Amino acid sequence: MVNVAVLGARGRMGAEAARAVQAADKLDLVAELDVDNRLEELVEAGAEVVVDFTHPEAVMDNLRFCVEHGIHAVVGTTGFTDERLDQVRGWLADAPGVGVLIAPNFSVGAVLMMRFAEQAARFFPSVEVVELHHPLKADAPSGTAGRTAELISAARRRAGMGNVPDATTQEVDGARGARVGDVHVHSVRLSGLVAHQEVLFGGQDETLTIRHDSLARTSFMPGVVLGARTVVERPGLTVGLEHYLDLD
Ligand SMILES: NC(=O)C1=CN([C@@H]2O[C@H](COP(=O)(O)OP(=O)(O)OC[C@H]3O[C@@H](n4cnc5c(N)ncnc54)[C@H](O)[C@@H]3O)[C@@H](O)[C@H]2O)C=CC1
Ligand SMILES: O=C(O)C1=N[C@H](C(=O)O)C[C@H](O)C1
Repeated sequence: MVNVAVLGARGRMGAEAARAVQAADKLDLVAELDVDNRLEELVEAGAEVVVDFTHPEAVMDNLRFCVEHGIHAVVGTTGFTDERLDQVRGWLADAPGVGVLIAPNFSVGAVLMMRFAEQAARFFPSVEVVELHHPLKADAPSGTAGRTAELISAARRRAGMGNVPDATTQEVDGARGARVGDVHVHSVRLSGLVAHQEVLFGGQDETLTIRHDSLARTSFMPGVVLGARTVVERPGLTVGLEHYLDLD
């Protein structure tokens, strides 16, 4: 059995993750903590793995505490920049046995959507990403959209592609979305939605749209459970659930 604690357990994802851990074989839910709790309670509960679904402003302190106390971490919270990832690598250098998985999206379908988009990128001069989420989401663009755009940009660079075609010279602020690398990313916030994304590619007289829909937060749970079971065997920093899915 692996002792698992959930941070952000009163939130939308944390509550779902606690239920999933409780129902999973070989995982034991030992603590459900939220903003009013002390991080020391993780140690008191004997947590070996922490699942973090909190807030971009809270996650770095949580992660640092876990690494310093030899607790593996499965992190779904978004807001990770290259600088933040480097900081985590620095902490892990002093804790060589500890594993950290940071995954912008735990849904297997979303991971495949990102992989397919990365594969398609070099064949299409035009690309845009549209992500659509519930209106209670704190960050825009979503972590998934940011990661998708980075993967596409890197694939375009490797293929020696130039800028995406775009004649816009006059623009109302924000009309062309945010730019992540080469890619314009558009964020929709709409009641009734959970988490959705379209990657639109355009070439000569054809388009390709890759769309993924998370229709409920249970869609993320097989990935969270896989993460909690696997992270104890994967020391160091892993970014993206694809590395636990044996995709290649
Ligand atoms: N990687 C993935 O597959 C997914 C990631 N997310 C990300 O997870 C994060 C949380 O999303 P939701 O659950 O929708 O948000 P939420 O607002 O429903 O829940 C966040 C919870 O964290 C708690 N919290 C805040 N600071 C804390 C701290 N310092 N210590 C302990 N608890 C703290 C809040 O009180 C709240 O209960 C967001 O960054 C979101 O983008 C959401 C869905 C899927
Ligand atoms: O906040 C959410 O809901 C989600 N956040 C993650 C993200 O920012 O990519 C994953 C998923 O899109 C749901």
